[in-house]
Amino acid sequence: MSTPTIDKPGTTGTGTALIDIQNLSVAFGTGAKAVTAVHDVTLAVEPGEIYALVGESGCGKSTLAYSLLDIVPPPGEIVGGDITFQGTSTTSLTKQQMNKLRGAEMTMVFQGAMNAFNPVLTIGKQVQHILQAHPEVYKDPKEGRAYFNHLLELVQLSPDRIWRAYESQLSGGMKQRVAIAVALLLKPSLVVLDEPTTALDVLNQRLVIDILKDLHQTLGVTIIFVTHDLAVVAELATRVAVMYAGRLVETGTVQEIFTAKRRHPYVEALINAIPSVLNSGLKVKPIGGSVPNLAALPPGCKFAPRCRLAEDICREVEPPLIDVNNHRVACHVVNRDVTEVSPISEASETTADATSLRKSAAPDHEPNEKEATL
Ligand SMILES: Nc1ncnc2c1ncn2[C@@H]1O[C@H](COP(=O)(O)OP(=O)(O)OP(=O)(O)O)[C@@H](O)[C@H]1O
Repeated sequence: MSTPTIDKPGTTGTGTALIDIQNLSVAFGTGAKAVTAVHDVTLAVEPGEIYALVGESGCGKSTLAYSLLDIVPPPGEIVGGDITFQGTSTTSLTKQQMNKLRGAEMTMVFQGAMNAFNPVLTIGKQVQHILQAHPEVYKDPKEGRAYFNHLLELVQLSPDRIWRAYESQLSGGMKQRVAIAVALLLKPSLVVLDEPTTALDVLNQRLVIDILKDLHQTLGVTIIFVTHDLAVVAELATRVAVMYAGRLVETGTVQEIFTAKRRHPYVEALINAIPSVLNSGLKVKPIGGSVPNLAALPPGCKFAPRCRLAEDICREVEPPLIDVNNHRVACHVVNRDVTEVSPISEASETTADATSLRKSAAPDHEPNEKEATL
């Protein structure tokens, strides 16, 4: 077992991350009205992973995803930290260099394929425009068209019909699948999907999940997706980052998120709130309270006001992310077996010191009485 550490760098230890996010903070507005939608986030995604960003509405998932492509809408801006993509710091790229990277190497599919298409041009015409703009990918546009046809078949659509269609002739599910095919057209290394199943009916949700799994397997593309739905995470993701009030509260493999005994109470509550096969036979328990206003955050752990495990320290000191074998959890209570909590006056995310950890401690523990009742 490795020694627990406090929020070590985001790499998973191999140094081969496709995208490496270090201490990223993103704020909207300035001065007293500023809200920090993403706060000091450090995580890495390895090539070939399907990585889920999870949390309730307003937790900062989309803002984090947009930061990766440098498309945070104004007045939002990256105010701290760095993002490295394939070894290059994207925060130091010029607008032109970033534009080139975006589209060719990393692409995004927006929720409900929102604004993905020009309504007055056929899909085929729009694909032609993309191919003409990227001769570095396909010297012969016919090659690009053939690959697009192949992608349409992978997303279970008829190439000829889609080529001639206008956006208005596509159902929501079809539009989403065409948007996925277009996002893959230039053979990017990374595709980011914002809520890929949210706007769809149950049948189309199932289809899109199966298609994404298939595309991942067939093309080996790395996928990062944003969702509020842990049932989708369980089906699709290999690793997961759970966000709350702009912070990471837990990251780990899907297995750890769903089964580890050392688990953030927020994650526990999210799982208990899933009305799905994961929770079949169990009573669904909605999470009480609501996500805090980012402009008026409570001190200490931001989840403390809604947490049944909360103790005095939780209301006073922000808990550090504690890493044990790449499973990171930010909770004073569940980390008690792996850390000696520093005195309140000294502890904070920035002053927390790895030497304060009890080196011989086990990562997991039996749930205590309070956890068992959550
Ligand atoms: N365009 C914007 N202008 C001002 N503030 C914004 C803007 N977009 C996001 N925010 C702020 O950032 C917070 C996080 O928003 P974000 O969309 O990243 O959350 P989310 O977890 O993806 O939620 P959702 O699932 O509802 O999109 C919001 O609650 C809001 O305070």
